[in-house]
Amino acid sequence: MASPEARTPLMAGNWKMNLNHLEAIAHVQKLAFGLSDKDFDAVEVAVLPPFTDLRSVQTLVDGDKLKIRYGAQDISAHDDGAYTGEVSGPMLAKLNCTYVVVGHSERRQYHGEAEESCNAKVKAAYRHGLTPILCVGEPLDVRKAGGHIAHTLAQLDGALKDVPAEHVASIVVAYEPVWAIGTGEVATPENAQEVCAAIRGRLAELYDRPLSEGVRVQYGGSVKAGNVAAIMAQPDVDGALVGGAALNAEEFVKIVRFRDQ
Ligand SMILES: O=C(CO)COP(=O)(O)O
Repeated sequence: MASPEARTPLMAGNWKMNLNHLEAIAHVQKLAFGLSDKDFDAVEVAVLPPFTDLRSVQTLVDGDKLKIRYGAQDISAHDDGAYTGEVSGPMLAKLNCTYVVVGHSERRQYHGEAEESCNAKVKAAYRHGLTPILCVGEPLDVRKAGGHIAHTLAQLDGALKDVPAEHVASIVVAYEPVWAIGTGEVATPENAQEVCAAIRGRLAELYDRPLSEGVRVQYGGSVKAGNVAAIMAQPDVDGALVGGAALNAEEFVKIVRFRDQ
């Protein structure tokens, strides 16, 4: 059975709608300059830029043989066709993306994405060899009413409906409580651990324990260099999905080096 030590931490920077393709190149160059082989041995590092940056990031990563991985912030549920404005799995796969975010709370909030759409997007990602970073997490009113675990697990169940174990074995689940996103209000390490452990427990119920022990569960929501170490010290937290703090290369390097903070 995979132990927590066997799960390589994943530090992923979700840039949201920030940094154009020229800024993206400068930013990834700074990350590459700031990080060493030792960092990449200990931690997997990924950036999740806007779609328009991906080709530039790919060219830089390939050309300089960087160990930084990259991915997209969304994926169409469809593989091609008349879906104006969408970007397909085959397009992302062609750009050698490793990851794709599915079900970020901002997509749920502003684009009405719910379980069915997240489920279709998870399946679309796997059809094309992309690893979903599936985001789940409760809004403030649900947390205040004590329903955070039920809410988060229902999102997990919905997104994984009919997704086979061979796929889910590689998924990344990001617990991102909505009240902690971009608010500066970080969940306590205990809050993060409680829900990340519940997610792992549900994966064991839906699939099996060895699978659940191998899946990486990230925490996201106001992560910065100053709070990342305490969150990463929790046994069921295997990385962070970082928004605002990932836009500053020096800060993100420090987050990757959470063991030194
Ligand atoms: O939404 C997030 C990452 O996906 C978190 O954003 P912040 O780190 O800015 O709170």
